[in-house]
Amino acid sequence: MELVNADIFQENELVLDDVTFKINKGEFVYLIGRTGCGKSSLLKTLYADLLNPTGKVTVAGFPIEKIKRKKIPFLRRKLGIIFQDFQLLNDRSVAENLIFVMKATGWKDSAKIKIRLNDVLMRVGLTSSMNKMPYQLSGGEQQRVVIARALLNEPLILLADEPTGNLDPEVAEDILKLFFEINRNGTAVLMATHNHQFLLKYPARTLRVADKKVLEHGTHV
Ligand SMILES: Nc1ncnc2c1ncn2[C@@H]1O[C@H](COP(=O)(O)OP(=O)(O)OP(=O)(O)O)[C@@H](O)[C@H]1O
Repeated sequence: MELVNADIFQENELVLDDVTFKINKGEFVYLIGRTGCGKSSLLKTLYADLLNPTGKVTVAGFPIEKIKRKKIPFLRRKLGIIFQDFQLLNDRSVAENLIFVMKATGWKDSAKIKIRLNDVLMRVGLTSSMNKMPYQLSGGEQQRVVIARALLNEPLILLADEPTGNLDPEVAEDILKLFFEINRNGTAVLMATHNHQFLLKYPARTLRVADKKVLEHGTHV
C-alpha cells in the first residue's frame, strides 16, 4: 500500500495534508495520534469508504483516488477490516456470521466453506464456539470472531481501527498478540490505537498523525 502526496478531506475540510508513506507486504504498523486527528479518516480512505483523496493512494493494487464504485467490493476482498465495536449479526450464530460473508463474497462450494470456517475459527481459538450466538460470547471472543471474519478471504492487509478499545487490558493484549500472530503468517497490519502500552511492550513501526500530517515515529515512544 502506498500514498504519495495524498490529501484527505471530510466534507470539503482538509483532514490530512500531503500524506506520503508506504507499507510493504507483511509489515506491522501502528497508527497513533490524538482523538479527532484523522486516523479513522485515513483508514476509511484506504478501504474506499471515504472517497476522492487527491494525490496517489494505492491499496492492494487498486488506485483509490480514482476507484469506481463497482470495484470497491473487489478491493474490500483483499482487505480485512476490523473496528472497535464488533459489528456481528446478533441474530446469527458465529458460524452463520462467517458463512454469510463467504456467500456474499462468492463462495459456493459447501465443503470448501466448511473447511475455511474451521480454519479461521481455529486460527482465533474459537472452534468450540461455532454454534454460539454473539451474545453468548465475551467481548474478547466477539472480537476474535470479527478477526476470523476478516481472515476469510486471505487478506493482504488487515486495517484495524482501535480494535481493542472496548476490551479489558488483558483481553486487549491477547487480541494484539493474535494480530501479531496473523502478521507472522504474512498479512500486513495497520492498527490505529490509543494504547501506548502496546507500543512499549510490542514495538513495531509507528506512524503518528498530528497537525494534519502523517509522520514516521521510529520504533517506539
Ligand atoms: N463523517 C464526517 N463528516 C464530517 N467530518 C468528519 C466526519 N468524520 C470525521 N470528521 C472530522 O474529521 C476529523 C478527523 O476525524 P477522525 O474520525 O478521522 O479522527 P480519529 O483520529 O480517527 O479520531 P478517534 O481517535 O476519535 O477515532 C475530525 O475533525 C472530525 O470531526
